[in-house]
Amino acid sequence: MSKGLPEARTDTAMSELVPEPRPKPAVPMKPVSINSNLLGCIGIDTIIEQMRKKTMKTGFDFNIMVVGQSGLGKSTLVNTLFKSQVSRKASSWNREEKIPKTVEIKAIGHVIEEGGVKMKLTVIDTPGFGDQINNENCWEPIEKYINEQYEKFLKEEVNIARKKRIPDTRVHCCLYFISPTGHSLRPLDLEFMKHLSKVVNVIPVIAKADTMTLEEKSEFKQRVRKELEVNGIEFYPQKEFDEDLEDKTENDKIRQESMPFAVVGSDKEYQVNGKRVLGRKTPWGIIEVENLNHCEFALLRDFVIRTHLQDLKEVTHNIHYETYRAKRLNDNGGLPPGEGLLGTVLPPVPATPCPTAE
Ligand SMILES: Nc1nc2c(ncn2[C@@H]2O[C@H](COP(=O)(O)OP(=O)(O)OP(=O)(O)O)[C@@H](O)[C@H]2O)c(=O)[nH]1
Repeated sequence: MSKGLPEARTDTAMSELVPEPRPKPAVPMKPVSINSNLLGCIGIDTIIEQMRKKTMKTGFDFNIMVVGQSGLGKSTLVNTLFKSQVSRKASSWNREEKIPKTVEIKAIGHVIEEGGVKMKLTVIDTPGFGDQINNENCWEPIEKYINEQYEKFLKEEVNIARKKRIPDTRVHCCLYFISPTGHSLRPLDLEFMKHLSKVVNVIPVIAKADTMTLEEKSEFKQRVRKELEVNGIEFYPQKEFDEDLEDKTENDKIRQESMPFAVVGSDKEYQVNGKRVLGRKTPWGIIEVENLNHCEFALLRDFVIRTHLQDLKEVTHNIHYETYRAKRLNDNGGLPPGEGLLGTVLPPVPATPCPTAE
Protein backbone atom coordinates (compact mmCIF):
# COMPACT_ATOMS: atom_id res chain seq x y z
CA MET A 1 0.00 0.00 0.00
CA SER A 2 2.64 2.39 1.18
CA LYS A 3 4.52 1.63 -2.00
CA GLY A 4 1.61 2.50 -4.09
CA LEU A 5 0.98 5.93 -2.53
CA PRO A 6 3.87 7.86 -3.93
CA GLU A 7 3.03 6.39 -7.29
CA ALA A 8 -0.55 7.46 -6.91
CA ARG A 9 0.61 10.92 -5.83
CA THR A 10 2.90 11.10 -8.79
CA ASP A 11 -0.02 10.24 -11.04
CA THR A 12 -2.16 13.00 -9.53
CA ALA A 13 0.66 15.48 -9.78
CA MET A 14 1.25 14.45 -13.36
CA SER A 15 -2.40 14.78 -14.25
CA GLU A 16 -2.39 18.30 -12.77
CA LEU A 17 0.64 19.25 -14.75
CA VAL A 18 -0.28 17.67 -18.03
CA PRO A 19 -3.88 18.41 -18.87
CA GLU A 20 -5.79 15.67 -20.54
CA PRO A 21 -5.87 16.18 -24.22
CA ARG A 22 -9.15 17.91 -25.01
CA PRO A 23 -11.32 16.31 -27.64
CA LYS A 24 -10.81 18.19 -30.85
CA PRO A 25 -13.83 20.13 -32.02
CA ALA A 26 -15.50 18.33 -34.82
CA VAL A 27 -14.51 19.98 -38.07
CA PRO A 28 -17.19 19.50 -40.68
CA MET A 29 -15.75 17.56 -43.53
CA LYS A 30 -15.53 19.31 -46.83
CA PRO A 31 -18.37 18.06 -48.97
CA VAL A 32 -17.08 15.77 -51.62
CA SER A 33 -18.72 16.18 -54.96
CA ILE A 34 -20.11 12.91 -56.25
CA ASN A 35 -21.47 12.46 -59.68
CA SER A 36 -24.54 10.44 -58.80
CA ASN A 37 -25.10 9.72 -62.48
CA LEU A 38 -22.42 7.05 -62.28
CA LEU A 39 -24.73 4.93 -60.18
CA GLY A 40 -28.00 6.17 -61.63
CA CYS A 41 -29.93 9.32 -60.67
CA ILE A 42 -31.53 9.63 -57.26
CA GLY A 43 -33.72 12.54 -58.29
CA ILE A 44 -32.18 15.56 -56.56
CA ASP A 45 -33.09 17.72 -59.53
CA THR A 46 -36.81 17.16 -58.89
CA ILE A 47 -36.57 19.74 -56.08
CA ILE A 48 -37.02 22.40 -58.78
CA GLU A 49 -40.29 20.83 -59.89
CA GLN A 50 -41.41 20.44 -56.26
CA MET A 51 -40.69 24.13 -55.61
CA ARG A 52 -42.49 25.07 -58.81
CA LYS A 53 -45.59 23.15 -57.75
CA LYS A 54 -45.59 24.79 -54.31
CA THR A 55 -45.19 28.26 -55.77
CA MET A 56 -47.98 27.53 -58.26
CA LYS A 57 -50.27 26.62 -55.37
CA THR A 58 -49.49 29.52 -53.06
CA GLY A 59 -48.49 32.21 -55.53
CA PHE A 60 -46.10 34.92 -54.44
CA ASP A 61 -46.21 38.53 -53.26
CA PHE A 62 -44.52 41.34 -55.08
CA ASN A 63 -44.79 44.91 -53.87
CA ILE A 64 -43.59 47.74 -56.04
CA MET A 65 -43.52 51.42 -55.12
CA VAL A 66 -43.43 54.31 -57.58
CA VAL A 67 -42.08 57.69 -56.53
CA GLY A 68 -41.57 60.89 -58.48
CA GLN A 69 -43.08 64.24 -59.26
CA SER A 70 -46.63 64.48 -60.48
CA GLY A 71 -47.10 63.86 -64.21
CA LEU A 72 -43.88 61.93 -64.83
CA GLY A 73 -45.83 58.91 -66.04
CA LYS A 74 -45.69 56.69 -62.93
CA SER A 75 -49.21 55.31 -63.27
CA THR A 76 -48.79 54.76 -67.00
CA LEU A 77 -45.51 52.92 -66.51
CA VAL A 78 -46.78 50.45 -63.91
CA ASN A 79 -49.74 49.70 -66.15
CA THR A 80 -47.30 49.13 -69.02
CA LEU A 81 -45.06 46.98 -66.85
CA PHE A 82 -47.83 44.58 -65.87
CA LYS A 83 -49.88 44.98 -69.05
CA SER A 84 -52.91 45.66 -66.87
CA GLN A 85 -54.62 48.57 -65.23
CA VAL A 86 -52.88 48.23 -61.90
CA SER A 87 -52.19 51.85 -61.04
CA ARG A 88 -53.93 53.89 -58.39
CA LYS A 89 -55.64 55.96 -61.05
CA ALA A 90 -56.98 52.94 -62.87
CA SER A 91 -58.56 51.77 -59.64
CA SER A 92 -59.97 55.08 -58.44
CA TRP A 93 -59.92 57.28 -61.47
CA ASN A 94 -60.93 60.78 -60.56
CA ARG A 95 -60.08 63.54 -62.96
CA GLU A 96 -61.06 66.12 -60.38
CA GLU A 97 -58.43 64.76 -57.98
CA LYS A 98 -56.19 67.61 -56.94
CA ILE A 99 -52.53 67.27 -56.06
CA PRO A 100 -52.48 66.19 -52.43
CA LYS A 101 -51.09 68.68 -49.93
CA THR A 102 -48.69 66.18 -48.46
CA VAL A 103 -47.29 62.88 -49.65
CA GLU A 104 -50.16 60.42 -49.57
CA ILE A 105 -49.41 56.76 -49.88
CA LYS A 106 -51.86 54.49 -51.60
CA ALA A 107 -51.42 50.76 -51.95
CA ILE A 108 -53.56 48.91 -54.45
CA GLY A 109 -53.52 45.10 -54.58
CA HIS A 110 -54.12 42.91 -57.61
CA VAL A 111 -53.74 39.27 -58.48
CA ILE A 112 -52.12 38.63 -61.83
CA GLU A 113 -52.04 35.08 -63.16
CA GLU A 114 -49.81 33.84 -65.93
CA GLY A 115 -49.16 30.23 -66.91
CA GLY A 116 -50.85 29.06 -63.72
CA VAL A 117 -48.58 31.20 -61.48
CA LYS A 118 -50.33 33.75 -59.29
CA MET A 119 -48.60 37.00 -58.41
CA LYS A 120 -50.15 39.03 -55.64
CA LEU A 121 -49.04 42.41 -56.81
CA THR A 122 -49.30 45.57 -54.75
CA VAL A 123 -48.58 48.88 -56.39
CA ILE A 124 -47.75 51.58 -53.88
CA ASP A 125 -48.18 55.04 -55.31
CA THR A 126 -46.91 58.16 -53.59
CA PRO A 127 -48.78 61.09 -55.15
CA GLY A 128 -47.59 64.45 -53.97
CA PHE A 129 -43.91 63.59 -53.65
CA GLY A 130 -41.82 66.62 -54.54
CA ASP A 131 -44.84 68.68 -55.61
CA GLN A 132 -44.80 71.19 -52.77
CA ILE A 133 -43.07 74.56 -52.57
CA ASN A 134 -41.15 73.31 -49.59
CA ASN A 135 -40.15 69.70 -50.11
CA GLU A 136 -37.98 69.46 -47.03
CA ASN A 137 -38.02 65.96 -45.56
CA CYS A 138 -40.80 64.89 -47.89
CA TRP A 139 -39.30 61.39 -48.11
CA GLU A 140 -40.07 60.88 -44.43
CA PRO A 141 -43.64 59.58 -44.87
CA ILE A 142 -42.31 57.20 -47.52
CA GLU A 143 -39.55 55.93 -45.26
CA LYS A 144 -42.11 55.60 -42.47
CA TYR A 145 -44.39 53.52 -44.69
CA ILE A 146 -41.51 51.22 -45.66
CA ASN A 147 -40.50 50.74 -42.02
CA GLU A 148 -44.09 50.13 -40.97
CA GLN A 149 -44.23 47.18 -43.33
CA TYR A 150 -41.02 45.76 -41.79
CA GLU A 151 -42.54 46.28 -38.34
CA LYS A 152 -45.71 44.40 -39.35
CA PHE A 153 -43.62 41.50 -40.61
CA LEU A 154 -41.48 41.50 -37.45
CA LYS A 155 -44.56 41.46 -35.21
CA GLU A 156 -45.84 38.43 -37.05
CA GLU A 157 -42.46 36.75 -36.76
CA VAL A 158 -42.23 37.18 -32.98
CA ASN A 159 -45.77 35.93 -32.35
CA ILE A 160 -45.81 32.66 -30.44
CA ALA A 161 -48.47 31.28 -32.74
CA ARG A 162 -47.08 32.27 -36.08
CA LYS A 163 -49.09 32.22 -39.25
CA LYS A 164 -47.99 29.48 -41.62
CA ARG A 165 -47.31 32.15 -44.15
CA ILE A 166 -46.67 35.70 -43.00
CA PRO A 167 -48.38 38.18 -45.31
CA ASP A 168 -45.61 40.13 -47.00
CA THR A 169 -46.40 43.80 -47.49
CA ARG A 170 -42.74 44.87 -47.52
CA VAL A 171 -41.71 47.05 -50.44
CA HIS A 172 -39.50 44.92 -52.70
CA CYS A 173 -38.71 47.57 -55.25
CA CYS A 174 -38.98 51.34 -55.49
CA LEU A 175 -38.95 52.86 -58.97
CA TYR A 176 -37.72 56.43 -58.66
CA PHE A 177 -38.78 58.62 -61.57
CA ILE A 178 -36.28 61.23 -62.72
CA SER A 179 -37.55 64.12 -64.78
CA PRO A 180 -36.04 64.12 -68.32
CA THR A 181 -34.53 67.58 -67.92
CA GLY A 182 -31.14 66.79 -69.43
CA HIS A 183 -29.65 68.85 -66.58
CA SER A 184 -28.43 67.68 -63.21
CA LEU A 185 -30.47 65.75 -60.73
CA ARG A 186 -32.47 67.94 -58.38
CA PRO A 187 -31.23 68.10 -54.77
CA LEU A 188 -34.53 66.45 -53.84
CA ASP A 189 -33.77 63.47 -56.12
CA LEU A 190 -30.39 63.04 -54.47
CA GLU A 191 -31.77 63.42 -50.96
CA PHE A 192 -34.55 60.94 -51.60
CA MET A 193 -32.30 58.29 -53.08
CA LYS A 194 -29.66 58.84 -50.39
CA HIS A 195 -32.18 58.21 -47.61
CA LEU A 196 -34.30 55.53 -49.18
CA SER A 197 -31.56 53.43 -50.77
CA LYS A 198 -30.58 52.44 -47.23
CA VAL A 199 -33.98 50.90 -46.51
CA VAL A 200 -35.32 49.71 -49.86
CA ASN A 201 -34.18 48.61 -53.33
CA VAL A 202 -34.23 51.83 -55.34
CA ILE A 203 -34.20 51.60 -59.14
CA PRO A 204 -33.85 55.00 -60.80
CA VAL A 205 -35.60 55.49 -64.15
CA ILE A 206 -35.59 58.45 -66.52
CA ALA A 207 -39.23 59.17 -67.26
CA LYS A 208 -40.70 60.12 -70.65
CA ALA A 209 -37.50 59.33 -72.51
CA ASP A 210 -39.26 60.05 -75.80
CA THR A 211 -38.87 63.75 -75.01
CA MET A 212 -35.07 63.53 -75.41
CA THR A 213 -32.87 63.03 -78.46
CA LEU A 214 -30.60 59.99 -78.51
CA GLU A 215 -27.54 62.11 -77.67
CA GLU A 216 -29.35 63.93 -74.86
CA LYS A 217 -30.52 60.64 -73.43
CA SER A 218 -27.09 59.07 -73.49
CA GLU A 219 -25.44 62.16 -71.94
CA PHE A 220 -28.12 62.47 -69.29
CA LYS A 221 -27.78 58.82 -68.32
CA GLN A 222 -24.03 59.25 -67.90
CA ARG A 223 -24.49 62.40 -65.87
CA VAL A 224 -27.03 60.78 -63.55
CA ARG A 225 -24.76 57.77 -63.00
CA LYS A 226 -21.84 60.09 -62.20
CA GLU A 227 -23.91 62.18 -59.78
CA LEU A 228 -25.17 59.11 -57.99
CA GLU A 229 -21.61 57.84 -57.66
CA VAL A 230 -20.21 61.19 -56.47
CA ASN A 231 -22.95 61.40 -53.85
CA GLY A 232 -22.33 57.82 -52.70
CA ILE A 233 -25.82 56.63 -53.60
CA GLU A 234 -26.12 52.87 -54.01
CA PHE A 235 -29.05 51.88 -56.16
CA TYR A 236 -30.22 48.33 -56.84
CA PRO A 237 -28.45 45.98 -57.69
CA GLN A 238 -25.96 47.02 -55.01
CA LYS A 239 -22.35 46.00 -55.71
CA GLU A 240 -21.77 44.59 -52.25
CA PHE A 241 -24.61 42.07 -52.63
CA ASP A 242 -23.39 40.40 -55.81
CA GLU A 243 -23.11 36.78 -54.82
CA ASP A 244 -20.59 35.51 -57.32
CA LEU A 245 -18.64 36.39 -60.43
CA GLU A 246 -21.57 35.61 -62.69
CA ASP A 247 -23.80 38.02 -60.70
CA LYS A 248 -21.06 40.64 -60.75
CA THR A 249 -20.54 40.45 -64.51
CA GLU A 250 -24.27 40.63 -65.20
CA ASN A 251 -24.94 43.39 -62.68
CA ASP A 252 -21.88 45.47 -63.64
CA LYS A 253 -23.31 45.69 -67.15
CA ILE A 254 -26.63 46.91 -65.73
CA ARG A 255 -24.96 49.37 -63.34
CA GLN A 256 -22.57 50.77 -65.93
CA GLU A 257 -24.71 50.75 -69.06
CA SER A 258 -28.43 50.40 -68.43
CA MET A 259 -28.95 52.46 -65.28
CA PRO A 260 -30.95 54.58 -65.07
CA PHE A 261 -33.33 52.97 -67.58
CA ALA A 262 -34.69 55.61 -69.93
CA VAL A 263 -38.30 54.53 -70.39
CA VAL A 264 -41.50 55.36 -72.19
CA GLY A 265 -44.84 54.15 -70.92
CA SER A 266 -48.18 53.65 -72.59
CA ASP A 267 -51.29 51.60 -72.03
CA LYS A 268 -52.60 52.15 -75.56
CA GLU A 269 -52.25 49.61 -78.33
CA TYR A 270 -51.55 50.34 -81.98
CA GLN A 271 -51.16 48.22 -85.09
CA VAL A 272 -47.56 48.15 -86.36
CA ASN A 273 -46.62 45.84 -89.25
CA GLY A 274 -49.69 43.73 -88.58
CA LYS A 275 -48.87 43.34 -84.89
CA ARG A 276 -50.56 45.01 -81.95
CA VAL A 277 -48.03 46.86 -79.84
CA LEU A 278 -48.12 49.17 -76.86
CA GLY A 279 -47.08 52.60 -78.01
CA ARG A 280 -47.44 56.35 -78.14
CA LYS A 281 -48.73 57.95 -81.30
CA THR A 282 -46.91 61.11 -82.29
CA PRO A 283 -46.94 63.25 -85.46
CA TRP A 284 -43.68 61.49 -86.42
CA GLY A 285 -44.84 57.96 -85.96
CA ILE A 286 -45.53 55.44 -83.23
CA ILE A 287 -43.10 55.04 -80.37
CA GLU A 288 -43.19 51.36 -79.52
CA VAL A 289 -42.54 50.96 -75.82
CA GLU A 290 -41.17 47.42 -76.18
CA ASN A 291 -38.90 48.23 -79.11
CA LEU A 292 -35.32 48.57 -77.87
CA ASN A 293 -34.54 50.97 -80.71
CA HIS A 294 -37.14 53.33 -79.28
CA CYS A 295 -36.56 53.12 -75.52
CA GLU A 296 -35.34 50.93 -72.67
CA PHE A 297 -38.70 49.89 -71.30
CA ALA A 298 -38.16 46.25 -72.32
CA LEU A 299 -34.80 46.23 -70.49
CA LEU A 300 -36.44 47.53 -67.32
CA ARG A 301 -39.29 45.00 -67.60
CA ASP A 302 -36.86 42.11 -68.11
CA PHE A 303 -34.70 43.32 -65.24
CA VAL A 304 -37.50 43.79 -62.70
CA ILE A 305 -39.70 40.85 -63.66
CA ARG A 306 -37.78 38.28 -65.68
CA THR A 307 -34.29 38.24 -64.17
CA HIS A 308 -34.23 40.00 -60.78
CA LEU A 309 -37.68 39.62 -59.19
CA GLN A 310 -36.59 36.83 -56.89
CA ASP A 311 -33.38 38.69 -56.02
CA LEU A 312 -35.33 41.88 -55.25
CA LYS A 313 -37.34 39.85 -52.75
CA GLU A 314 -34.26 38.20 -51.30
CA VAL A 315 -32.33 41.46 -50.86
CA THR A 316 -35.41 42.97 -49.22
CA HIS A 317 -35.64 40.07 -46.79
CA ASN A 318 -31.98 39.31 -46.16
CA ILE A 319 -30.56 42.82 -46.18
CA HIS A 320 -33.10 45.60 -45.70
CA TYR A 321 -35.50 43.75 -43.41
CA GLU A 322 -32.64 42.10 -41.55
CA THR A 323 -31.04 45.51 -40.89
CA TYR A 324 -34.39 46.82 -39.61
CA ARG A 325 -34.98 43.70 -37.51
CA ALA A 326 -31.53 43.79 -35.89
CA LYS A 327 -31.80 47.49 -35.11
CA ARG A 328 -35.32 47.15 -33.79
CA LEU A 329 -34.44 44.28 -31.50
CA ASN A 330 -31.31 46.03 -30.25
CA ASP A 331 -33.12 49.30 -29.60
CA ASN A 332 -35.96 47.51 -27.89
CA GLY A 333 -33.65 46.31 -25.14
CA GLY A 334 -33.11 49.91 -24.11
CA LEU A 335 -36.77 50.89 -24.12
CA PRO A 336 -38.87 51.04 -20.97
CA PRO A 337 -41.39 48.18 -20.68
CA GLY A 338 -44.58 48.98 -22.47
CA GLU A 339 -42.85 50.63 -25.36
CA GLY A 340 -41.47 47.48 -26.85
CA LEU A 341 -43.05 45.43 -29.54
CA LEU A 342 -44.66 43.06 -27.07
CA GLY A 343 -44.68 45.37 -24.10
CA THR A 344 -41.48 43.76 -22.86
CA VAL A 345 -37.97 43.05 -23.99
CA LEU A 346 -38.09 40.91 -27.09
CA PRO A 347 -36.59 37.46 -27.22
CA PRO A 348 -34.08 36.96 -29.98
CA VAL A 349 -35.85 36.02 -33.15
CA PRO A 350 -34.25 33.57 -35.49
CA ALA A 351 -34.21 34.91 -38.99
CA THR A 352 -36.63 33.11 -41.25
CA PRO A 353 -35.64 32.22 -44.76
CA CYS A 354 -36.92 34.47 -47.51
CA PRO A 355 -40.56 33.44 -47.88
CA THR A 356 -40.65 33.01 -51.61
CA ALA A 357 -40.56 29.42 -52.67
CA GLU A 358 -43.32 28.55 -50.25
N1 LIG B 1 -44.36 61.74 -73.68
C1 LIG B 1 -44.70 60.88 -72.75
N2 LIG B 1 -45.82 61.05 -72.02
C2 LIG B 1 -46.15 60.14 -71.08
C3 LIG B 1 -45.35 59.01 -70.82
N3 LIG B 1 -45.92 58.30 -69.82
C4 LIG B 1 -47.03 58.94 -69.49
N4 LIG B 1 -47.19 60.06 -70.23
C5 LIG B 1 -48.28 61.02 -70.17
O1 LIG B 1 -48.03 61.90 -69.07
C6 LIG B 1 -49.24 62.23 -68.41
C7 LIG B 1 -49.16 61.86 -66.94
O2 LIG B 1 -49.03 60.47 -66.83
P1 LIG B 1 -49.38 59.68 -65.48
O3 LIG B 1 -49.06 58.26 -65.70
O4 LIG B 1 -50.75 60.01 -65.07
O5 LIG B 1 -48.34 60.37 -64.51
P2 LIG B 1 -48.19 60.20 -62.92
O6 LIG B 1 -46.76 60.35 -62.64
O7 LIG B 1 -48.83 58.94 -62.47
O8 LIG B 1 -48.99 61.44 -62.38
P3 LIG B 1 -49.49 61.74 -60.86
O9 LIG B 1 -50.48 60.70 -60.52
O10 LIG B 1 -50.09 63.10 -60.97
O11 LIG B 1 -48.32 61.72 -59.97
C8 LIG B 1 -50.34 61.50 -69.18
O12 LIG B 1 -50.89 62.39 -70.13
C9 LIG B 1 -49.61 60.38 -69.88
O13 LIG B 1 -50.25 59.98 -71.08
C10 LIG B 1 -44.16 58.84 -71.60
O14 LIG B 1 -43.38 57.90 -71.42
N5 LIG B 1 -43.89 59.81 -72.53
